[in-house]
Amino acid sequence: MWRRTTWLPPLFSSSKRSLVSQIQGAYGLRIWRTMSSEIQKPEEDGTFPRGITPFITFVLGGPGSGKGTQCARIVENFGFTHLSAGDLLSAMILNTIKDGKIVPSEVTVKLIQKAIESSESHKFLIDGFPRTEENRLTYERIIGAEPNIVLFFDCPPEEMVKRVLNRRQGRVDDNANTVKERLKIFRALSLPVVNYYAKKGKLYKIDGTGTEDEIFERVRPIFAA
Ligand SMILES: Nc1ncnc2c1ncn2[C@@H]1O[C@H](COP(=O)(O)OP(=O)(O)OP(=O)(O)O)[C@@H](O)[C@H]1O
Ligand SMILES: O=c1ccn([C@@H]2O[C@H](COP(=O)(O)O)[C@@H](O)[C@H]2O)c(=O)[nH]1
Ligand SMILES: [Mg+2]
Repeated sequence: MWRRTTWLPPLFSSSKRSLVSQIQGAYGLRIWRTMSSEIQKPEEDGTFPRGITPFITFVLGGPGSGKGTQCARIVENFGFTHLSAGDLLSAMILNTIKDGKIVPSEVTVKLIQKAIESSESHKFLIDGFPRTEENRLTYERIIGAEPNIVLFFDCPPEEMVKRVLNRRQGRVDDNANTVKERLKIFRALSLPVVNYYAKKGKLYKIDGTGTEDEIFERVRPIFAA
């Protein structure tokens, strides 16, 4: 089982700049390179067709750890655009989701890429992705960039199971069997991704226990800095 801690400061080894200036730098100084409306591949440095390098936050955590709930707060308070990988996929791959399995990386990355390209926004929360090292590598290969930061909601499994089984939003994967499978996959395949970003100094590990308000007060300083 993974260790639960309270709020940990990020390990921003690569930069001492504030998050606000990183967000501004991510898209403020770019010029439009094309006026074409065609979908094009991002350039090697992660620049998207509109000539903008978006500010990307990956939001990770086990099933029911509160990713979607906290993303809604971040959107409300800091104007991000929320892209839930699970929601983007759910219409397409219902059977895979019903079994708690992971959809092929190229499918997910291309959906995310399309959603970013067709948005006017410059800063995105990508909720529930990457789920595996292979997801992560595929994103890097196709998008040509890493996320700016990564949030990880750390929550004990028994609490996650309780929340999922109480969710009652009609999700096909909110049942005892699928949640067991999702937790297994999360431990085996998703935690290595969390550890990768911790080593890179990009990870903000947030204690995902307590009330929604208490958790958001741990999130707020990350974006308000
Ligand atoms: N701090 C909290 N305390 C109690 N319940 C919570 C808390 N945060 C969220 N919930 C509830 O728990 C359920 C799961 O939360 P949420 O959908 O945000 O999790 P998630 O990480 O996005 O899960 P999934 O990976 O399954 O999409 C929801 O019903 C939500 O209202
Ligand atoms: O990158 C991803 C994200 C999600 N999935 C599938 O969707 C469900 C639900 O995702 P949530 O983020 O928990 O809403 C997940 O269990 C996977 O089956 C995926 O394959 N790849
Ligand atoms: Mg969710």
